[in-house]
Amino acid sequence: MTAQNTSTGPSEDQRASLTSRVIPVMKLSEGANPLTRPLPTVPFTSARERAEARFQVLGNAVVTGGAGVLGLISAQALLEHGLSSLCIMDLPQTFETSTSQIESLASKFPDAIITKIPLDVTSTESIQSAFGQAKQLMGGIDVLCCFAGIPGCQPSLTVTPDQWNRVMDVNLNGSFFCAQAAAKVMEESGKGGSILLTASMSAHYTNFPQPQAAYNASKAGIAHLTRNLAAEWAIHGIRVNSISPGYMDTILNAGDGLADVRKVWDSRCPMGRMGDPEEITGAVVLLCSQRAGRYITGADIIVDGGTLTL
Ligand SMILES: NC(=O)c1ccc[n+]([C@@H]2O[C@H](COP(=O)([O-])OP(=O)(O)OC[C@H]3O[C@@H](n4cnc5c(N)ncnc54)[C@H](O)[C@@H]3O)[C@@H](O)[C@H]2O)c1
Ligand SMILES: OC[C@@H](O)C(O)[C@H](O)CO
Repeated sequence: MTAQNTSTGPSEDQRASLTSRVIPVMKLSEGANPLTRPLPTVPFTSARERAEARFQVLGNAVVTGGAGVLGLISAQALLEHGLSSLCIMDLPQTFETSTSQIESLASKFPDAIITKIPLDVTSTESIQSAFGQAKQLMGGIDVLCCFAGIPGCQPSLTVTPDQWNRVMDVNLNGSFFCAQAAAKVMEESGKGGSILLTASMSAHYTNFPQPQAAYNASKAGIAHLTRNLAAEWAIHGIRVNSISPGYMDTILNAGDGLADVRKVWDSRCPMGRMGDPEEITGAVVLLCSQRAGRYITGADIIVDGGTLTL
């Protein structure tokens, strides 16, 4: 072994090559210096108007699974924050059972145009047709929220291929093809837009006591799909984010057989309770908002009362 080989530091050549790879420190122009750059102008006089302006969701939106619990309450939140046109997409049978809720929503926002469009997210023809109608009716799509989803609580030793595939088709594949259909409209418009996918706390966690590997795998797929689509579509001005709700107090988690299970869920949640459906809407509005959410893409907001902290 020579003395040169025992040296611990880089050789002259290595040092030269390392130095040439150092990324030069970016020089901040006067206007970009955070210490001297002026704060944004304040456009309105009242505190209420200023708060409203920050979280506005303007333009046209599509909400899939929009006749379901979380979809409908999110649609209302988007309308409250300035949306002018909304297409609620869902299965025809769900529209039948939610007629009064959708009528009540329409009566609260008489100046907004609200349309129901039938959609089966497992059919590419149905997606083409529904998003084609939405584009024609609203002249574009600024916001898409994907809430269509089904549970799947079969044990992994006995789950059948049909059961497994159904959960994947609705939750993961359905969300992707709806996102793709909306992104094409957003890209063509040259204006971009915002897409919100619904993952779940189950994307990051193994639920207890019920087994639900198919559901959890489908939702983990959504969380990672979100990051991939965000990276690919940023160039078109399309932001893609997801929310991960914990156990929300909805029909999906109700029923006589679930009373004991719900107690276990509560005991494993630091806040000690299930979420009220309304409690996801802050995250929905933030991510869809064109101003407050402007630099947020590829993010997943967990809304679970702290369950994932344990
Ligand atoms: N409720 C919860 O605790 C919870 C927690 C985490 C995530 N989520 C997710 O939130 C979303 C909404 O859940 P929810 O609690 O409002 O349930 P929900 O059953 O009230 O809503 C789901 C909606 O999806 C629609 N849907 C189902 N299959 C469809 C298909 N093939 N094509 C089109 N629409 C279809 C249903 O008709 C329904 O309106 C789901 O993706 C769910 O997995 C729910
Ligand atoms: O983890 C929260 C939910 O996704 C839940 O698992 C779902 O409600 C299953 O039915």
